[in-house]
Amino acid sequence: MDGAAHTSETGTTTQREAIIKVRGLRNQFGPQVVHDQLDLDVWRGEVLGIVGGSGTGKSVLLRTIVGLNRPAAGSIEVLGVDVVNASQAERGPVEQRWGVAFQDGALFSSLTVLQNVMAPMREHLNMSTRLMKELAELKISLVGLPPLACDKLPSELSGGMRKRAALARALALDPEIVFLDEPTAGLDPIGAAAYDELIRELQRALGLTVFMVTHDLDSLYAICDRIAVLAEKKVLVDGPIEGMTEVDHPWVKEYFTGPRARAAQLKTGKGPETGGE
Ligand SMILES: Nc1ncnc2c1ncn2[C@@H]1O[C@H](COP(=O)(O)OP(=O)(O)OP(=O)(O)O)[C@@H](O)[C@H]1O
Repeated sequence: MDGAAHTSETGTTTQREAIIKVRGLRNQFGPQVVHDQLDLDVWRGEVLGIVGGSGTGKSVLLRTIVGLNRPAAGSIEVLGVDVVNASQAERGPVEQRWGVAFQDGALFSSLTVLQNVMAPMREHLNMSTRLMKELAELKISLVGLPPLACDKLPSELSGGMRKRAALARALALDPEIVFLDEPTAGLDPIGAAAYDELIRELQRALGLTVFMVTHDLDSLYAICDRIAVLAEKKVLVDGPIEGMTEVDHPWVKEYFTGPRARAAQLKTGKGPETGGE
């Protein structure tokens, strides 16, 4: 296991396993350098929140890790596999060990929810349609959708239901890592809080590692174990959210000490003015 010793607040020392290791990452589109010398570790079992100003490259980072964007330089190791240089044959097995839910769901519009969730199973698993259907129904119920959602097209669902359907599809192959791009964007506060709770429950029940790009301060305070802030083309700082108010950087200060952050701190009891957890 490739990891690092980690001492918790209770003084227990455990070995953390870096399930994703990004080193010296560079992403560039024409003259625009989005990432330069970006390093990041993601620890097994954590919910990591990726934040940063608009255009700092949060989505590009996610897309690069899952292989939808080829970096200009640097290395990315996921579950021990060098995913940048691996052949398609080498990538296949590791790709089955993660799931991705994009902001708009990115569901196949002409397929029902059930067919959408079955799609990755058809691609990667060699099992009967009946068994795949049963498994897909299980995932759909796991994300809190009613059975009648199975036969609906994405266009027949509410935004919140579409996000849950996308999550069910991301969970189709029992992944170890789930990548979420702005999972609560566009949801009302009650729907967003329910979605956060769902992620937390699934992460605990299934032992998932969650890599979540978000702007939602409530989500960050409610469910993230750790935050990584993108600024200056790299991960400027990472750590528990409670420490973010101490970071001496204009964007980080404004974001984590502004009125919305204070409201989120009060809700969760985390933060300097609430005396922490
Ligand atoms: N395929 C692409 N071609 C050219 N430029 C791109 C491409 N993808 C992303 N970019 C640029 O890279 C920068 C980072 O984009 P990205 O979507 O990762 O930002 P973000 O941090 O997720 O922003 P937001 O919070 O607004 O969603 C932007 O300036 C964007 O225009």
